[in-house]
Amino acid sequence: MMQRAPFGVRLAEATATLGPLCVGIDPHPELLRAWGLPVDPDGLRRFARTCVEAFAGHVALVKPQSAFFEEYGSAGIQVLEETLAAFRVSGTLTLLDVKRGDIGSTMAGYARAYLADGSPLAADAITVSPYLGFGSLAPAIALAGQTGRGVFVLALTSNPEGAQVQHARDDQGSVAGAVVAGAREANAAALSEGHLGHVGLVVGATIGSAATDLGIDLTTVNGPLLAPGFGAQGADAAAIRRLFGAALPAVLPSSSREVLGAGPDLRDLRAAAYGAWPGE
Ligand SMILES: O=c1ccn([C@@H]2O[C@H](COP(=O)(O)O)[C@@H](O)[C@H]2O)c(=O)[nH]1
Repeated sequence: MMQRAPFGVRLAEATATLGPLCVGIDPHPELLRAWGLPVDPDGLRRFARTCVEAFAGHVALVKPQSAFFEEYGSAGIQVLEETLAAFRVSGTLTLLDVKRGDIGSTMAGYARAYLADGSPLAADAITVSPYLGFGSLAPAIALAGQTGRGVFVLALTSNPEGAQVQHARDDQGSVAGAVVAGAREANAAALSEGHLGHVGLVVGATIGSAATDLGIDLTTVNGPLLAPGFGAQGADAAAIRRLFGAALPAVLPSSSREVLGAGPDLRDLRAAAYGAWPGE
């Protein structure tokens, strides 16, 4: 197994140099058309290569959205593999947004697919879904820890429908609160070693006061907080500052369509990424 520094350490180094913005690579068919590309595997490949050229070495983290590659079948998966490999070579961190979650024994297979050294689809981190129980994610959390990779667990998602499940409560607290507690526990060892843990959370930039209303303290997670919903879904930098408060240093604002809409010119794409997050 390749010796790699823990994901939290690698992420902190990358964001200290290049800033916290995560650029989402979402090759929507409409974006391919807007870039003058055909909506087929060739157009997908040209779109993805442009993203690699534009962002590799210029942002800390990119988040390819698996759905927009999967829709082309094996040809799209091949482009996804090439894209992950190109970012890997460049040293830019990849967070594959694939939202996997299953019973533990199957989760182990997903973990090997995305988090094992040498896997064609290996990313630096993936998104995972805790709705088969936080404990079902154990194989992914364990393999990510062993290989210097990370997972981002869906806690409070940016879509309005998420509240139906995530805000549900009983006398023990809310569903989202239990997810946050699971991440905090998984990151405890990293906290004692003095670095950020490898179990991040997805907390949508659009959720307003939901975390506070549910009594959730995001400052104690000791893991990265991915904030999608920034940009095209309506949340701005002020909304992110209000929502996260003292937890802001751990936040990765994530924007896809708003940045990609500036393409296909490389300088325009980079300018959109540089300008997206105004800083502290
Ligand atoms: O709560 C979530 C979790 C994931 N996403 C993903 O992020 C991007 C958002 O794209 P934009 O174009 O910036 O709206 C997309 O891939 C989603 O699947 C999210 O939006 N919310």
